[in-house]
Amino acid sequence: MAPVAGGLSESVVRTKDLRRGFDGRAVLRGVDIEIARGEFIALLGRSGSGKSTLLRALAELDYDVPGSGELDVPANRSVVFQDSRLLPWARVLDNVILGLGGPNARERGKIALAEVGLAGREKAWPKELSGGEQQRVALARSLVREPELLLADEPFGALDALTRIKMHVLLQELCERHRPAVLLVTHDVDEAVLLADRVLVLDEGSIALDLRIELNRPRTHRDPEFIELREILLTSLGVDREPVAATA
Ligand SMILES: Nc1ncnc2c1ncn2[C@@H]1O[C@H](COP(=O)(O)OP(=O)(O)OP(=O)(O)O)[C@@H](O)[C@H]1O
Repeated sequence: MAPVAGGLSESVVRTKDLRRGFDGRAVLRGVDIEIARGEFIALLGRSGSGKSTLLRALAELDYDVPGSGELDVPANRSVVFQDSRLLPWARVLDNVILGLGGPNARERGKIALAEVGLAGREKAWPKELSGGEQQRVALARSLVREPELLLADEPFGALDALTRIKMHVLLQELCERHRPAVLLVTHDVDEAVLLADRVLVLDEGSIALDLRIELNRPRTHRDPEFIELREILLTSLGVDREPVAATA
């Protein structure tokens, strides 16, 4: 975390000893994280490790979940989920600008749609769009608000492999332009190494690994350093893979 003039911190997210549980069962058992302004964090962890629980805590969507700890998040944040959560009865542009005030809302919404490659689709209904296009609308709806923090819970999890690759490129472009801090929950180790400045692994209710990814961009899966980082993360996730035995 880089200090700025006056000794203030540049962190936009800070948690200390964050705890959450359901029905007396602890899920988050003391999570300490800091996310710097504009930093891209990927959050990995086994299924059921509490990734979504942590994301929902940062989104302050978990008012009904018992817990404790310190939580400091910006009010100006937005959330993208695995499904686009568009309102089916509202046209695409109206979905993007829903709740957005100001005289230029429609203009800003159109610009956001153009940024995600959907210029000209303003009047379409959500059901007329593919799954990938609907997620583009969800990204436009988030970024038109210029959030300080973008929380994304497996946003590409339901997309086919090719669409997912395109969305990775798009998300990187959008983040370079808008510079939100990002917390991306994903199951996909390659997605994490491809996109993130730092990868966190959640295990047993706390951050078990905090791995900085210092590869130059654009990143490629074929880079030996990429492969090395992937292996470190897979090991941390408990994926033990036997080396492929030589057959000759
Ligand atoms: N509303 C809830 N009520 C009761 N238990 C819950 C609730 N939400 C989550 N849990 C439990 O908390 C644990 C963590 O769930 P969470 O969805 O955060 O994990 P996750 O790491 O995001 O999982 P996945 O990768 O499978 O999506 C799980 O055991 C889950 O069953």
